[in-house]
Amino acid sequence: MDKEIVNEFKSEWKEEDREAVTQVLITDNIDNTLDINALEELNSKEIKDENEKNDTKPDQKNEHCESDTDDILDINVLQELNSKEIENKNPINDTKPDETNENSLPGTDDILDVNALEELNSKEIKSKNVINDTKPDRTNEHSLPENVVNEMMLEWNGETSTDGEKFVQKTQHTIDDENGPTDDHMRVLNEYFGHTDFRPMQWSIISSIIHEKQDNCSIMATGYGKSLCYQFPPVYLNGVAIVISPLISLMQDQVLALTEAGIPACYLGSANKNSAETERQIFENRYRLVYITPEFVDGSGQPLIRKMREKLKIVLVAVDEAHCVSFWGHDFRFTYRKLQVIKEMLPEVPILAVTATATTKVRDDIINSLKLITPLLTCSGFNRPNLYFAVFKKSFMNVCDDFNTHVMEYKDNKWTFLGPTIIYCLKKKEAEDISYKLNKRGANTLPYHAGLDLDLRKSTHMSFLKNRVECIVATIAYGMGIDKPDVRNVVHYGTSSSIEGYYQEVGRAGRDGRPARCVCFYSQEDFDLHRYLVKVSGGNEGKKEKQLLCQEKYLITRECRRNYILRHFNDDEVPANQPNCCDNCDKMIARKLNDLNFTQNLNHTKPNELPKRTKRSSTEEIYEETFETSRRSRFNNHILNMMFPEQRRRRKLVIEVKIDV
Ligand SMILES: Nc1ncnc2c1ncn2[C@@H]1O[C@H](COP(=O)(O)OP(=O)(O)OP(=O)(O)O)[C@@H](O)[C@H]1O
Repeated sequence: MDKEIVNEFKSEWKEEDREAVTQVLITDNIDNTLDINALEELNSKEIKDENEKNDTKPDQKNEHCESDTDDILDINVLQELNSKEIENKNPINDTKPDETNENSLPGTDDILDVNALEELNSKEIKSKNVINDTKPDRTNEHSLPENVVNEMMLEWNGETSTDGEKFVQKTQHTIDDENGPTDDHMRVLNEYFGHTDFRPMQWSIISSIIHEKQDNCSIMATGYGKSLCYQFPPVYLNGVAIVISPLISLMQDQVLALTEAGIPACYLGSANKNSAETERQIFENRYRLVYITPEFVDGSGQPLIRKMREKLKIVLVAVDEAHCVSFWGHDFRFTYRKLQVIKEMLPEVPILAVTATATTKVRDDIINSLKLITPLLTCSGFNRPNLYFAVFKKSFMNVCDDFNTHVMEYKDNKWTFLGPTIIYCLKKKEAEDISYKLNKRGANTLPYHAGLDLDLRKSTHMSFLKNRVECIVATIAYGMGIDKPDVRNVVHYGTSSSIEGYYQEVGRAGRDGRPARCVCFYSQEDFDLHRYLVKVSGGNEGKKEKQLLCQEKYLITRECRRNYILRHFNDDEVPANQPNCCDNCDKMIARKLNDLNFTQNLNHTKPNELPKRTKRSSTEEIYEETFETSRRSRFNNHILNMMFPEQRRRRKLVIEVKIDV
């Protein structure tokens, strides 16, 4: 063929190809990001934010403000500004008066306020034991295979900042017979902790601590079992572990559970009314675990830690909720930043930093800030395969209608949740209102927020743990440390201010490994409120705004929500458009089924024949079985749902039962 003709042919083909590609891209675009306007708006905001980024360098002065801001924003202002009462000061305040002055933080008080709010739920040893007895199904473990994790570890190493690089060792841990737990390890695990096996990451971490005294930075999904990683080494080695924990409630909870399990543990700080006696007992080597707050390390605790080094065998220092170290994390706490003093005081003791939510940037920051030396990096993966994600706009007709349509069932003449449920609201008053309204419709709920009496909060929490109440309507005061294994729904009525915060909150769902739903209802007003609070609270607006934008994008995205979250945490994505993943994947599957149906009808139908009614109804049946309704009737159904929510829910129940079978 003539060369010119070939070239012409080629260029024509290219043109066609380009057109086809453009078509695909446009279609994809429509599929994945239908709310283009909203996204564009977000992007332009992000560009603006990017410009502000330079202003967001962690400088100590700002960090102080930041700490204030965080706490006010997330805990008190959100919940309390609305009810205009800022009186909930914590009676159990771990901050020494001089420390408070030093920081001069309203935020410090706020942190502790939250502590107390949540804390006094503690002392539920029994329920904790029930939880400890729950053995999640190994097949459902929220973990990635070891080789994938190793790959991730290598990837991280590649991604670390220049500062971080010098600390990072390319460590590959595989559990083989030689390095695996011995009978003695298994005996201690079973005898003291009641578990029959280590989860893969747990053993890697524990092994590196007890055999190599290596520093660790571990990111484990919520409910994976971080506590065991720092509780096992001191028990096995008959030494002492110092655990730094952000909340007094968490410390009290763990100390009580450990004591019940026959592992001596204590906590120090102002919450301990008998600290002199406790200190005496510590030096009698009575305790395997000593819990302290970061404020204690920064203040009066240093001489004690030095003395412990001289007199006792300290085998580990664990920094729990280590993301609080990082300015880039969602819960930055200034005193965490000062924990680098530990490496100076105890250079030979391995440090284990653990958290459930940390991006690459945060991980780097943790490693650098705590001065970890060649730490072993481990990550269980952020994916929680048993969680289903869905997002809806608030309808504003009646909050109960939103819940009735999407998260409740009509059973035995009343509305009920499908399993234990936590509903998060932004304001205390809202928590009370919603609880009241739901109860009026026959549901069995209780409110929980910082404004309630401590005893009442404690009894509310106990009622939930014991399944005497099916749903807690709470502010985020009901958060960290809630380890009820069978929470089936975590509902947000009002969005969180960051992906990290949201993922931590939904982490309360499905800790037993069984399916659970994470549903978020949002409105523009939620963002307005968050933005307003960012503004009035000062501090680093750029960072806050960026976190809010990420959350906003999560809510409006048309792509797989699970993948959106995983990408946010630099985790490997999972195949999209799978069932039981998220509402967007369901929609995408439905669309594909519909298209398949249409194409099949075209292929099997002679040109002069109309598609057969029988054929069409059979595919619709499949569609209906899977997605409750056909796309065509979706709109009609929507109207009907609004008018007759009760009937619609009955129908859904039948279909869900069918699918389960
Ligand atoms: N090896 C194991 N085998 C069986 N169950 C385990 C094991 N390790 C931990 N668990 C259980 O997993 C549950 C969660 O553990 P833990 O409270 O340590 O989680 P976590 O990672 O700290 O979660 P979060 O960050 O959400 O608080 C607990 O009920 C615990 O008893």
